[in-house]
Amino acid sequence: MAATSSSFFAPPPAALLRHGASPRPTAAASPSSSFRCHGRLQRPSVRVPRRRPAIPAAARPVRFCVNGVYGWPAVLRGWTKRGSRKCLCAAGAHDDAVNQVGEDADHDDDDVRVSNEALRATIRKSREVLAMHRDLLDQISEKKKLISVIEASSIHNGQEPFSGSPFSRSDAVSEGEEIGYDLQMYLDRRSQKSEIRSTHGESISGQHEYYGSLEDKLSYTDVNGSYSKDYEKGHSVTEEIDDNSSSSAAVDVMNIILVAAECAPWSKTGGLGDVAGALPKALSKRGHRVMAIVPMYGNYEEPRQIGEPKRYQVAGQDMEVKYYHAYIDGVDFVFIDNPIFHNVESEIYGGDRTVNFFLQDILKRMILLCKAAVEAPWCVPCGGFCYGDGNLVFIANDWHTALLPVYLKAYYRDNGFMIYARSVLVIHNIAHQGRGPLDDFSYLDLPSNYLDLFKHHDPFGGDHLNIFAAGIKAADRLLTVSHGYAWELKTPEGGWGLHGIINESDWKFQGIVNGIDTTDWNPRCDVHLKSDGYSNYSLVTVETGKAQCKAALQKELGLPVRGDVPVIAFIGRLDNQKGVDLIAEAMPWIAGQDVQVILLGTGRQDLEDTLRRLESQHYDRVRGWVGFSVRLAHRMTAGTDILLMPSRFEPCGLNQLYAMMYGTVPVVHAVGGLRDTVQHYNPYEEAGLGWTFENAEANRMIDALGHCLNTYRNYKSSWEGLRRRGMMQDLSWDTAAKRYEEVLVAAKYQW
Ligand SMILES: Nc1ncnc2c1ncn2[C@@H]1O[C@H](COP(=O)(O)OP(=O)(O)O[C@H]2O[C@H](CO)[C@@H](O)[C@H](O)[C@H]2O)[C@@H](O)[C@H]1O
Repeated sequence: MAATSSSFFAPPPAALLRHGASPRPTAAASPSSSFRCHGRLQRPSVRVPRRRPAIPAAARPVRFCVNGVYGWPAVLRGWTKRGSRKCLCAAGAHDDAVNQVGEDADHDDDDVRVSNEALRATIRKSREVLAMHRDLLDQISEKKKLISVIEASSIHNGQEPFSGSPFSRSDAVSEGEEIGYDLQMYLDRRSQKSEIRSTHGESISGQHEYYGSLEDKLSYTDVNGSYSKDYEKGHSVTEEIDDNSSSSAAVDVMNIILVAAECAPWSKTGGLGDVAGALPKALSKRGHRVMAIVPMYGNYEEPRQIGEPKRYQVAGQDMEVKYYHAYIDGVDFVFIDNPIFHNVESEIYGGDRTVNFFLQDILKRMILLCKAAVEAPWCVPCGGFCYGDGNLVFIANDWHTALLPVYLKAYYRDNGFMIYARSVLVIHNIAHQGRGPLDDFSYLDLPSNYLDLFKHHDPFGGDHLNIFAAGIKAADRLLTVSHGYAWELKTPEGGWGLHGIINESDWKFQGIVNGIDTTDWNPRCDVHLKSDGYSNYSLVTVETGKAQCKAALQKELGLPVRGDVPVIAFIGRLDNQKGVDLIAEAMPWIAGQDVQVILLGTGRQDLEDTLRRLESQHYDRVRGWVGFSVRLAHRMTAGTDILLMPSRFEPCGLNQLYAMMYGTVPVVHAVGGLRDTVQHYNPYEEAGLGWTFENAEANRMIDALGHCLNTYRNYKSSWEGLRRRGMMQDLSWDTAAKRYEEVLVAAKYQW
């Protein structure tokens, strides 16, 4: 496949400013997301909660709701202020009263007294009616849950909801047993009111171990007086929402299931693992019930088996899946266990590509993952009962899980099931698409009319089967991990053959810049900086803290321990994307500077050899560490001064975000998410976060790095400013999670 690169953007003006300052591209030239919400029809049975204009708390009368329609008690018309006890007359009576002012004050007083009593009686009555409504809705909600459980149980006992369904079969559990199991858990759950946990996981009261469900979260919120909702019906019973609340979760709490092929800290080959580990926690913090599903590649300590084993057909083979579960930081982490996943942790996306690439290895794994995931809401009773399909949105990631939106549609929605469940597909890297021969379609267990969804033709592969293409078409919403990359994906250079389909999907497509896990990646508490001479540090202690980490890193890697020498880092997969070959090309120049260089990566054999060669050629100043070491990645991020990212394309990039969080200054190719997140340094205004270069070429990189080194050596206060600005940014997932939530809500109300 051809590399995408430099050609996205026009070259910078010839004259670089002092320290390499170059103006940012104009807004017109900048890539932009062009998300449009095309006035899709709203789900008929669900009422979109609307925020009413702010009314001072003291002036808010109680409103009631019947069948989703709000109303004010008639007697309250003319009511202006709850505490003032005046203006209680009906409109006509009020006019009369005005005419008689001064004539009969005593009479007025009597009227007010009578009206006050009438009002109090009405309020009492309204409260009783309200309580009855809430009781009734509780009962309805409970009945619906029971029905869901019974339906799920019958599905999983082989009573397939439609003929020809490739659903799983429950493993040797009788219908009665399974219903009894789930029901019992659910009823136990209902009676154990003492085990409510807040959305942040802390125990509110009681001694039981498992966490609260969506319903409990709501009850908890209700106890605190903010609002009460009937989620099953999708409309409010009472509503006293804080008008200043920034959380749309307050009005649109969802069941969210994120599915990915890797998830840190259990499995990670790159940035997807980081995202799958962190985004669910951020969504949970916003009040949603969140599950993250990932294969079980090894024997993990925390998860325990949950629910019953299920069997799925994969390419004609009957495979048993056991579900494992761990509740951590407010998230249900669910692991799919089958021997097919064991011992491939180091090559999650690998397989025998020579015989039949797809069938032999990775395709089988991903079919199984997606089949097991799409049924998880029915057969994984987290905390006592299953997620079900109420307010359910799946988030699939990259081609590996792009089958999920297709299975959701083909197995369920086409047959009238899970019709309100939605799927969002996130593109982390379009360069990998799940391409194979058209014949492999037979292994996907899909109706023949679905073949067209997978058929794709492009100059790279001719006619072929393309799993990413099918997922993009089937998903309700499409996301990618930065605005820049969203723009690039629509170009022939950046879309890697799928730009046509992405352009067609433009109405549902949007970019959201990744956040970072600020617990894991935080110099103040980073666990990898607590030993071997390293040190935690903050914005206040960055000077001394970083100096200490730099010395510890130089010592650990056997480099001369020198505080004055700038240390340059590269961390990444060794492939064409990351541009490590450009560093190799520039090495004669780099090695001629008084610098140290540390390269960490694993991947293509020839590039691993390059790292070893660079180290042996420049042993006094270069280290090439071949392998995957999370600890070293953290220590390098803390102990180096400059991070080099000459990526040819970079959908978002996390290392530059980590670097800025640790006061390490990034020098990056201005592409995709790097362009979005690293603002070029402007010495005249002392603004910006690092250096960018416009073409993925060694010379351009040398120019930018030269300006960066010059600033490091000769403009100390500018350097400190760069560091400080980087560290002061809010790079957490909080903002991104809010954006995700908006997309999920849009998907939910899209019909
Ligand atoms: N040898 C090694 N040892 C230890 N750690 C290593 C390592 N090599 C890489 N890493 C770590 O892996 C992660 C890589 O993050 P990137 O954003 O560069 O991811 P990647 O290109 O894999 O992901 C894709 O998905 C992510 C997430 O959306 C996008 O940011 C990105 O642009 C896109 O290409 C970082 O946490 C990094 O520290």
